[in-house]
Amino acid sequence: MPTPIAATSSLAASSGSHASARTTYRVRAKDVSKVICHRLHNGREEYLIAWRVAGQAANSRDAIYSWHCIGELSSCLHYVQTYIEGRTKSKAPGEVKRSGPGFVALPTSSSRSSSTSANAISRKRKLSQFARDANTPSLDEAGSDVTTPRDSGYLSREQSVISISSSSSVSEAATQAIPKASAKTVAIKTEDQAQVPCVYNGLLQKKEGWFMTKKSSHPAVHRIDGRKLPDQSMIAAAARVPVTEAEDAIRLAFNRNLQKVKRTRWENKVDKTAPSLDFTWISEFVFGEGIYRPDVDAHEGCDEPCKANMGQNIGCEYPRLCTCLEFAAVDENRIQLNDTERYKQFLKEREDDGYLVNSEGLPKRFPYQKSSSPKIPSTLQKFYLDSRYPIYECNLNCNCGPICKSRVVQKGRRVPLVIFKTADRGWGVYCDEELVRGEFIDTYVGEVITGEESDRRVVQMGEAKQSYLYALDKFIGDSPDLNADTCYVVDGQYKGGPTRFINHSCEPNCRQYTVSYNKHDLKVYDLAFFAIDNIPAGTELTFDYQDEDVVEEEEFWKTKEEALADPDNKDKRPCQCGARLCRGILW
Ligand SMILES: C[S@@+](CC[C@H](N)C(=O)[O-])C[C@H]1O[C@@H](n2cnc3c(N)ncnc32)[C@H](O)[C@@H]1O
Repeated sequence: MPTPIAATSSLAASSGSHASARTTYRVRAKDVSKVICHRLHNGREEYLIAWRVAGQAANSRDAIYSWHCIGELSSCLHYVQTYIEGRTKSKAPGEVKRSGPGFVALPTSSSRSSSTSANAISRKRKLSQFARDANTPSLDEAGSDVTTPRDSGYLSREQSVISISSSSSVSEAATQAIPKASAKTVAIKTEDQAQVPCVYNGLLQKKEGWFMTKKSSHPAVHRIDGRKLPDQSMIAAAARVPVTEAEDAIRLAFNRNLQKVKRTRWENKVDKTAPSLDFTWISEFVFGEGIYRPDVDAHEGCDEPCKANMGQNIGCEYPRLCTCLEFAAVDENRIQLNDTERYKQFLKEREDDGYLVNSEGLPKRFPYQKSSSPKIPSTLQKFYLDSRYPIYECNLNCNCGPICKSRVVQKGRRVPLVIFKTADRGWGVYCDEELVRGEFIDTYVGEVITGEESDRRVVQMGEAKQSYLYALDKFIGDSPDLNADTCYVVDGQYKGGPTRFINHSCEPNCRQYTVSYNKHDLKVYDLAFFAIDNIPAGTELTFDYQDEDVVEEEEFWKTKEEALADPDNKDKRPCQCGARLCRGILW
């Protein structure tokens, strides 16, 4: 049974100690719909939350609202963060207009069907005045397990430094309601009539450390028309109140979450913000509903002659014989040189079979080579770096041992990454150590979802969603069942790793490659970032979201001019990569 909040506390007890007693209770994230406004109360920041009520919008007339200090919101700080970001955005001058439909998946994407962003979440605020529902029915429902309006809110606290009620009808309306109420609430009137009401349209309850609400039409319950929140006086007052306590708490919370991610730190030399708290750090794919993937035990490994201690005692060694190299890139130079007929036949077969061409007995290229630095286990071969050919690594069922040179990405990230705030493109990533060309950095992880679900998310979230979506479409064309609609998509926006923060550059220093451990699974593979240049420590890591090839400079300028002159590109998002050969358009 929920317990009332200090239902019998006296004013003296409630003005100070009551407030601190309340802070041991928190609001559950799942109960919050959104943060509406903030204010300074007793020298502390407080945030007005709209409670989530099934089937009722946050801005509906009877939604329940209550003010809370940051301690009480520690489980739902991401709502506070969204509110603060919304304020900053609405203040920012010359904001880039983002509009237009479309799904532009990141590298290796195919053209999924376009979808409109008409339903993108609206942050538009209602600016009308408070209005009290004068027809509040007089029901006595302040039972023993719920609080009276006084107890349920912060009515017991001292007058707010910026009193939103002073310029609104709420305080007046609330006190008008009180004479109709019970003796207990009448007594409250004399103590609190100058107070700002803190819970609207309902009552707060507490249970096992959490606050809960209960709808109420009790006449002493403060009423507010949620459709008119926040009103102009609230907005004006909030504009003068800092959000320092919230920002400190958000940064601490982000720090806490990031501690779970090895070799990763973050810094912000630009402002006081932290990356979104509405984010779950994961280290491997999370498979969504309707996604089926063979178990690792079912992966086909390599057979004889591969074994743990062959060749230089490091595993797979024989480019002609190792079956793990079945679909690896053929060493065309060597066949062309030694057997022109076989080479011709191979070219023809490849045209028909793509990456799955039968290359049995032909010399292959190992994806990795020993690096010149003792610190780096191995680097990606130039052929793979330049060609984007899929990389097949050995798996659990291969005969070779763990130090086989065909095991790099599967061992995970080795390099330390820093998430940092850029001046103009949100958060970015750099590496604390120097990277060498061909060095593996990390994979892109996220939720693996169906194409249908991905389209739904783009419609729901708007166009910016696209930059977090990767279509796993590398092998489209290699199987009759695999097409733009059936391939899966990785969504890294709310679940992911540090690479989700890597920004785009038209002259990038990294690139994403396909890495597979199960050569027969064309639908799920790793998206691995490798350095394509030597990258000094502290340099921002970037990749080309369109994964375009480098073109001659003359052609580049011509194409750019045409693209910028094209009216279809008028509303496209401008690229701010700052590269000399910037294409000017992000998507
Ligand atoms: C995958 S996220 C990268 C991380 C992002 N900066 C953040 O703070 O979450 C892609 C988003 O970053 C921004 N971005 C990345 N590269 C950019 C560029 N070259 N110019 C402008 N915005 C860029 C865009 O807002 C884009 O939607």
